[in-house]
Amino acid sequence: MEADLRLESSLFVGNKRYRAVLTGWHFNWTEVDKKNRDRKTISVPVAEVVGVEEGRVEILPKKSVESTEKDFTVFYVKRCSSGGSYGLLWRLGRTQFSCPSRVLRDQWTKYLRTALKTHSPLRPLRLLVFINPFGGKKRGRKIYHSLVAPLFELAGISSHVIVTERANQARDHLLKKDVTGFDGVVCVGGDGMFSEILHGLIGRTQQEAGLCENDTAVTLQPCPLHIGIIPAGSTDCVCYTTVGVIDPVTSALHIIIGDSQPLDVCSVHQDSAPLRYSVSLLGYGFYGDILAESEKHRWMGPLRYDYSGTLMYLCNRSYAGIVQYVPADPVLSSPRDRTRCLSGCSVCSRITERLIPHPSDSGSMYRSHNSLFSSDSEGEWVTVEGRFRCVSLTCMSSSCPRSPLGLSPSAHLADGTGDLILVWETNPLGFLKFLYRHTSTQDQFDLPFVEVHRVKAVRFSLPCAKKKEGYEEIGGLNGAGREMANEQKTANSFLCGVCCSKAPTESVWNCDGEILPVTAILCRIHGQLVRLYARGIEDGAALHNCSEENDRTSHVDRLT
Ligand SMILES: Nc1ncnc2c1ncn2[C@@H]1O[C@H](COP(=O)(O)OP(=O)(O)OP(=O)(O)O)[C@@H](O)[C@H]1O
Repeated sequence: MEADLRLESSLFVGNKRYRAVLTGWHFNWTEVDKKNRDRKTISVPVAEVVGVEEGRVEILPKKSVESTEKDFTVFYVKRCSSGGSYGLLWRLGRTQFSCPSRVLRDQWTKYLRTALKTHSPLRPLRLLVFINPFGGKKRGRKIYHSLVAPLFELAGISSHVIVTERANQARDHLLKKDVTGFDGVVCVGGDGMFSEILHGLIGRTQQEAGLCENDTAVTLQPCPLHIGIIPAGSTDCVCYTTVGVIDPVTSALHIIIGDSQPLDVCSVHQDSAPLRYSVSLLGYGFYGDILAESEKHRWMGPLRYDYSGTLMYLCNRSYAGIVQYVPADPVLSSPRDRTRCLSGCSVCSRITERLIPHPSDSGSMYRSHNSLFSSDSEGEWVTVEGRFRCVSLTCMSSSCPRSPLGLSPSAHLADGTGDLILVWETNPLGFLKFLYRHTSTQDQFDLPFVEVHRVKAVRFSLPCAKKKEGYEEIGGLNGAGREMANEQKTANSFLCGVCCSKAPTESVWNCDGEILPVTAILCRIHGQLVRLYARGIEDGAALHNCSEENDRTSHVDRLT
């Protein structure tokens, strides 16, 4: 019955008359001129209405309320071009309506609020918020209190805020404390803070389900609580890849309207070391070395990544390794099909249907995952070995402002697969070309020393000493690195003196910004294990109402 909710009347905005219509799903207002002709219409999906207030109300940059009898104010999502970024900025649109009578005003506010409840079932009412006061430029607290909290208040969301006092406090809280009554968890910080929340929530969910996370054959339970990310770190890659912009107001609005974006997660199993989870980058070689080097220069702040990146590039190291992987179904998608995983992605939606576990469904992805780790499935594993400049695995495109298309531009957020990128030993110029292509639209995989595979699981181990020597002779047993091996050696010995007298024989794994304590690992991708308050990157074509009334957005821009 409520889906048929409909109200129509004349309303005024300033001194202009409008015909306003609320159907179940949309709230439209059309300017009517003196001759009763319809002029332009503004249409807002009810699901994107942020709040409805009696009187003439302003929220940002400061709350002000003028209590009037016949007015009401509607706040809603308004899209704007983000300039440089791939996605769209969301801003708080605001329109103040005047009614001919108080009765009509009360009817409008009542109908709009009822429509909101009916059409946005996933809107959070209670949130647990963790703020890292030291993330990025140390502006987490200010960002939350000046830009996010007023929006949550307007939307009627109550939040319990914890400003962290130490690393891993948020993770431990989620693992040990009662979180009953919360609809979601919000982190105000960077990728490291997100990773804490991810570990805490996945761990808690498995504990509650009585499952052993370390068992590689176990199908992990998806987390019931959503995660919201308010970007306030020095690296906000997960936010950028799932929203398309790094902007606290945009992220807050996605949380408020209860957007829901499933996300694949990679579990990283290491003998004798704790289980880790990764969503954005699991990298051995170049990316591991950068992280290890940058840890020595934390005093430099975010600049340490540039410094360490340059140094590690100059060192031109490569490492021997054995990589094994289980390929994903190539019919569904490929890392080189030049598609982009955007909001409403059809590849991810197809997988969503297959991921819903049905006890009788022999074709479900859960079932096929389990079979991966039984002894009779060894035949599915493909093995490559040799010397690699880097080995990377990512569950998403892992884009960021510097690399708007990311590590793997056609990777999907929620298709139950990851992209394995193998960069064989090569000369410094070749590797520079590979790195440079991440900043442009050129295909970084179209190089003779690069391979990319869409996979469901990966194993990595070190070869025995004798095999390693063999790789040194020929530059790798597989791939295109061989012919470059001799010229390579000269370059290596010249450049490595920049940072160390002798190149190390092993690198480390960079697991979403954390160094893993071991090199031999087994990784498995879990389809749609968590859900974010996001909707994936919106196509720029969705920009429909941003040229309207941009007046209210300028002060928000200044604050962000
Ligand atoms: N109060 C705290 N004191 C010290 N460290 C903290 C605190 N709260 C969280 N952390 C840790 O700080 C690390 C970095 O946080 P975050 O990701 O928010 O910022 P960042 O600037 O993007 O990080 P990075 O230094 O990794 O680039 C996280 O791994 C988190 O565990």
